[in-house]
Amino acid sequence: MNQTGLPARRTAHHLLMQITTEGRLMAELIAGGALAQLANDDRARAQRLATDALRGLDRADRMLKPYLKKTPTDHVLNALRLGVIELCGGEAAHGVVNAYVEIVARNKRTQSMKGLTNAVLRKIAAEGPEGWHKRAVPLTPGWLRQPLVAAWGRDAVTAMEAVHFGGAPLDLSAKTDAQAVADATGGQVLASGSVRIMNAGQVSTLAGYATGDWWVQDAAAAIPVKLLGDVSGLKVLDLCAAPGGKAMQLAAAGADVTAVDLSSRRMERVAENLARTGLKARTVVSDAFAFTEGGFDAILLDAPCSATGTIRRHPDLPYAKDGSEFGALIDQQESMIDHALSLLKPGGRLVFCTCSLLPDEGEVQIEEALSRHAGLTVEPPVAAGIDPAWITDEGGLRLRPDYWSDLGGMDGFYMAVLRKPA
Ligand SMILES: C[S@@+](CC[C@H](N)C(=O)[O-])C[C@H]1O[C@@H](n2cnc3c(N)ncnc32)[C@H](O)[C@@H]1O
Repeated sequence: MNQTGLPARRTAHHLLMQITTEGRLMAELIAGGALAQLANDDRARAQRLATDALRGLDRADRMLKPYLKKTPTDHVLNALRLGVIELCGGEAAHGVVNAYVEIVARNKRTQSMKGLTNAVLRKIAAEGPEGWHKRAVPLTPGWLRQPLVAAWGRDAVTAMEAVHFGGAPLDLSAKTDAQAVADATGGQVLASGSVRIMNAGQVSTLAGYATGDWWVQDAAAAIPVKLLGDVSGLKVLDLCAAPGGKAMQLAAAGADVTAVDLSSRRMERVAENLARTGLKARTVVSDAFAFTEGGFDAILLDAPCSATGTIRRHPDLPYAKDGSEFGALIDQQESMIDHALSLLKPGGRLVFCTCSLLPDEGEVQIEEALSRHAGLTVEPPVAAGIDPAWITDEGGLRLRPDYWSDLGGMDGFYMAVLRKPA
């Protein structure tokens, strides 16, 4: 690791700039090589810094406000935000202040702001972690907070924000024996059967990774497949399959799985995951709408969505997005439900799910599908660990980040089992 910390800090700053001003997602930036030039330790540090800054961004801005007469340019503001995160996280003031002053000074357009950066960060250092801890939990940006409050109420959104701020533990799905995986990894088996590890560290060093005894999958994300019950011997289509968490669950449960995904790059991940776990599925790179083979006993449609249920692990999302793409996703989900139903055999079941907190991508999709398709019914959601209070009026299952909050929460998800008339 570089002793000055400057390469990691500059990279964290660059990530923050691209996320907050260009609408890029962290995962996409990292996949595109944003961390590639760094040493291993610096990579982890840069990613951690940017992630912590995004989780605490609203609180960092509130700490900065009394020291700024007007909002500085994004380059300076993001340097100050990172400085606040580090100083309030207990890093030594001298190194932090110097590094962010340097980042501001290196840019021709902001070099005149280095004095202000220095002065503000010194004041933040004097206020210290006490000032940070006494401030309220960071609020979700307004464009998303507003529809969430409309859907779930202010108290629920406040509870979700507390869980978002806390980040996410690591959840695993076991290929066969969840208790054995928990014993080997120091995790605990949740009521739903997933294994949860607090403070897991590097995934690939956990026991059972190389032997493919488990795969990473949030506890909420593992429930849609469980709603299908015993799938052994059934012909099951996973219509949006990559990176393959649900396809592996289906294969491990003995289904004859066809996994379809539009993205060849993401489908490579499915192939790698299947190879590591020794599970089998037919993989097809195709647009779901161009896949027209029918006669499936069951179909899993984990449709592309806003991903607003995954903010615990992806705090960049509310800053990279503004909701403008969501209408197109909602229309696509509706068409995908209709297409999936056409590929089911009579009497077959479709599990529709999205990792979204927006009812338009969940409850409303099912209500509308029922009104479009005569004879279509919703099957009651049955699986271990489900609280009856999570079942919705139309018969689906609504999962929220603030459920199991004492254990670290869960992804926000919606799911429903539809049965096609026989
Ligand atoms: C929510 S992710 C699926 C996660 C996956 N089911 C799992 O459990 O690992 C949605 C997937 O839909 C794929 N996708 C997006 N548009 C698609 C389309 N028109 N046809 C097929 N797949 C599509 C994306 O490439 C992405 O991998």
